[in-house]
Amino acid sequence: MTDKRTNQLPIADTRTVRRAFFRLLGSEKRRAVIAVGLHLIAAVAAAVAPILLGDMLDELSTGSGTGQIDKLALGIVAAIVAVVAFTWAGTYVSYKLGERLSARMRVQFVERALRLPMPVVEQAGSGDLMTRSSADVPEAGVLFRDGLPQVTVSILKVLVFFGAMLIASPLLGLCMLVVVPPLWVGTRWYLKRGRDGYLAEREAESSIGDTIGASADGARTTEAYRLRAQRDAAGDATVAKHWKAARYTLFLRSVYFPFLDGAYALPTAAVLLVGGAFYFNGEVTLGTVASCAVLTRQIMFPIDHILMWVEKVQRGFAAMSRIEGVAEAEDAEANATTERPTDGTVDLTEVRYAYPTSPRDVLHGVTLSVPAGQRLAVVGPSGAGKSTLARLISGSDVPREGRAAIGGVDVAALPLDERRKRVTLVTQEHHVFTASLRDNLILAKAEATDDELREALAAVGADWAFDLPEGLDTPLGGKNRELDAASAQQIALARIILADPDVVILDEATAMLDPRAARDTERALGAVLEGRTVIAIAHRLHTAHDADRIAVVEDGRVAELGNHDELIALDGHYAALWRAWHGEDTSRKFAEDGEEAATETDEQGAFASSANTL
Ligand SMILES: Nc1ncnc2c1ncn2[C@@H]1O[C@H](COP(=O)(O)OP(=O)(O)OP(=O)(O)O)[C@@H](O)[C@H]1O
Repeated sequence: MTDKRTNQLPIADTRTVRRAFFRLLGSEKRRAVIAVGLHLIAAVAAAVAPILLGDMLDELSTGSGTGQIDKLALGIVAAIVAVVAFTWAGTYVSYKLGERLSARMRVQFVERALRLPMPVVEQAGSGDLMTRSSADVPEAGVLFRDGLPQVTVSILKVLVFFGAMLIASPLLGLCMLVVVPPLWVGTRWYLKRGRDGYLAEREAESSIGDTIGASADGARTTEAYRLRAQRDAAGDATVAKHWKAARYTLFLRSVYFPFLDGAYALPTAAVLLVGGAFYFNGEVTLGTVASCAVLTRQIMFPIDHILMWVEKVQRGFAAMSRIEGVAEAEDAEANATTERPTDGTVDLTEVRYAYPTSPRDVLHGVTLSVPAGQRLAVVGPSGAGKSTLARLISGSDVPREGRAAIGGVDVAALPLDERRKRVTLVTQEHHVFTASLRDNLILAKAEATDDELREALAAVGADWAFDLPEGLDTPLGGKNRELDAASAQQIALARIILADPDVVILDEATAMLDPRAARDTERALGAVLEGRTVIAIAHRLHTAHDADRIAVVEDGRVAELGNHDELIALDGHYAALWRAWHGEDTSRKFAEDGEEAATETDEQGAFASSANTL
């Protein structure tokens, strides 16, 4: 589920964010209480020093002996030592607390992001998720690591210092309140505008990420179709949007912070004025006025700290809204079914589907049943809806109408882990991660032993893996050892063996390989697919020939369904395609000789050229 207005991932509301914040804080209750306790002691000690200083002034003005002055001086030194010691201990505990909370939030975010349904990420654009993980997570991390300890300490100090002023002289203590109205008005003004301002800035950053990503991915197309000016314009538009949003938040800061500086001078001025008058009337001592004046200066540091943090805390909470929004997008998991598929039977019933970006249905009531263990080849012209069918059967997308089920259960309603166990979709894009061969394989089965990994590699004919210098520890991907397409494909197939799903969907899984490599891989596939239900979207017609049944999909409908011989006898689209590709005589020979006949032919080209006849 994406945000309808922005088409991005949802943004959690303030209440949800507050709840999430306190839930996270609650997970470290003991440390939080210890940190607050230590900082409280440090704040009390910090308030004691100016009070003792005032007492010392009074003692001096009354001409007391040095004994009393020495005691007060010793008290001040002890208070300062206590401030240093408890502040150090409190800071240590609270930073540790902040780090732990920040780490917990990161782990939670990664877990949620990995569970996001693919269509949700596709619709939102990967830039949105990237910005949330690369910008929002660190921003919220700052909130926990620095903001939370510093703001808590500052609040404690303000309360303790203000309490000390009230105890020293209630009237002078009340002078502190002159700072409240300007701070209240200024901060309200800032906060009211800040949340939306910072959210808009983040959204604009996401758009920049999306646009740059799209331009980089489509660089060749841009070159080929001379779309550079158009891509430049798209980039300029998103940068302009970000510039406008950043300027707005800069404007907010440039009004708010100078305003604060002016407000801070008010309490000290008030204490000196009122305190002076009271002193001359004999209502307060000089020491009390001095203590309160020092405290008004002292209290301004934590207040300033709090207000300085208002912006960062606000940014942190805005970032948390986006982080928690990922949990809302993932909500489908919460409603996952508890039913479990009985076997690998695939049933599509009256399935209709339209992509969210277009109102037009691309599947128009497809009904298809594949018994467990059977192999169905799906053929059809480009754009007929074959890949869309694959997405629905894998549960990556949900039909607009009708039902896509595995073993009698709606596949998209299964919890993600269960779905991954039951069905695997293999496309022509095989990603080799920058990690060891072992890490690349255990993605499919975290608890697999080295022997299991080797067996899986052997089963798919990945003999090269046994010659690697560091064996399963050999680093692959990135700047490490680069694998050719066929080897990458073998890793993908070995993952299927490890994941051991009931249903395997091959979406033109061998389309990017040259014909010989494709044949080798398809031979290896035999071991991989043994005993599973297989839906193979095929460009190469020998794949269709070998299947138990063939579905010809045309314009979002199943136009023909049967085995190779039945469809040839039907003399419809498939037969026409087969003749166009092979010729009558070869066809008969192929049927007799089995798979060997097609070895060297570029069947994909033949299919493409004949596709329109389907
Ligand atoms: N992400 C998408 N958003 C909008 N429309 C899409 C999307 N993906 C596919 N379509 C449209 O849906 C229709 C079916 O596409 P699909 O990819 O399922 O066909 P296909 O038979 O697999 O084609 P090909 O053999 O070229 O891969 C096409 O009209 C295509 O333009």
